[in-house]
Amino acid sequence: MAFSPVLADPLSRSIFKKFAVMLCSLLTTLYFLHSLTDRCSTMPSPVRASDQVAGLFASDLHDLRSVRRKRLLQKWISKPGAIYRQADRQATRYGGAMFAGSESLREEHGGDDGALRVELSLPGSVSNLDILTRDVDMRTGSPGKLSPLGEGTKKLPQAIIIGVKKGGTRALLEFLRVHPDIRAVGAEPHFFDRNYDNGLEWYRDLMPKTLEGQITMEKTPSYFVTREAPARISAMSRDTKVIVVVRDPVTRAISDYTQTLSKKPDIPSFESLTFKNRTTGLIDTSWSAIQIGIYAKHLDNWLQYFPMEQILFVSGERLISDPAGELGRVQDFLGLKRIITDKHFYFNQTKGFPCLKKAEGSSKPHCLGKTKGRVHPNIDPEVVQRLRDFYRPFNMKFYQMTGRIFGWDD
Ligand SMILES: Nc1ncnc2c1ncn2[C@@H]1O[C@H](COP(=O)(O)OS(=O)(=O)O)[C@@H](OP(=O)(O)O)[C@H]1O
Repeated sequence: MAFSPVLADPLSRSIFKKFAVMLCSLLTTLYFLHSLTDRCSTMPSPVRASDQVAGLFASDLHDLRSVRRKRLLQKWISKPGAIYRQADRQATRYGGAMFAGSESLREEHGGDDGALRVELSLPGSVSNLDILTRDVDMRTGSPGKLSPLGEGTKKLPQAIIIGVKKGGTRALLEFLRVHPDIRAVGAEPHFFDRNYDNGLEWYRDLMPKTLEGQITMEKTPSYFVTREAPARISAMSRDTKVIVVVRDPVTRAISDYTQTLSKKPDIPSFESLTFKNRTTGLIDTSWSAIQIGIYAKHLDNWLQYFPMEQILFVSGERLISDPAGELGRVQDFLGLKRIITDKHFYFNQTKGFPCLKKAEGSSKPHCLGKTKGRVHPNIDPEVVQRLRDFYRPFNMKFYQMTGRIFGWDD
């Protein structure tokens, strides 16, 4: 071999040995480093975990229309802790109190049919989560705004939709949620009427997180007729802005009755419930469906605690015929930029109501659910006329107090 004479030299042999040792240790180090990198890549890191969750939502949740998946989701939501864990503790949820509170919404006085909003915040996968929340239909409302993880703080509401039951309160809240500076609880907290003993911290905890400049809102239509509500809201903050959606008290009463009838089909007819004594024609003002429509009386109670400038009256009729117009007034009242305009609405012929072209946080059109816009039973026209006569003086008083003619007696 050509090299043998060189290696035969003892000096060359020692150099060769040293070279061989160095090469060996270099190779060992390289092998060690390689194994370490490999091992690290198989270890779970926080970033990978959340990516996985985002991936899960992305791949699994785009098909949420399937009933099976909705059920699965319902299970997750009824066990908020589960989703909380799955999302590597990066999913936020409304407290258990919210869920407990929603039960009470099924009561007949509850107004809404238990709309419940679930909000999740995960970094990076807003659109997937939107699908998650938007398509959930289990007595839910539509989803809340998504904000980056942990951002903002829960605040007591600065504005509350206090009524009236069946006035169009859900439509107003859903439309307002399109505004980036409004964040709202979907379910009705019923804090100032039924849950006051739970305390303000309980109430605050129901609220979504808001960033600087965003307004926190809720709606509970029974507040308007709750004697204690104005004093209690004023005690929380004298600056609270209150909004009342009012609707012709006669159609409001029929709508209220229609809702009760849908849950208890055996109740007496509207006509018989209207009168204390049908022959004398004496109206039963103790029936809540009638009582709620005496707006002037209820407003009187609110005026003991709130100046007129802090109360906004929205016409339930105009909210249907000109939603953008009414929303413009509400945005002004809340001191917000008029972002919600007629571009946001379209009239859905099938539903017979205005709907959102794009629901908040979504690219899909959105109409209110089946419990909104029910078909009313036919009521004896004589009874309707009797009710019109009954409400007229109260309506006149109400127009006078609010400075707005709502046109119910034309
Ligand atoms: N855009 C749109 N879509 C559907 N429904 C609409 C809309 N705007 C107003 N309304 C009217 O809202 C009525 C229900 O009022 P509320 O949401 O205040 O009811 S509740 O008190 O919360 O149960 C509901 O009453 P009914 O028609 O008697 O079902 C509707 O007339």
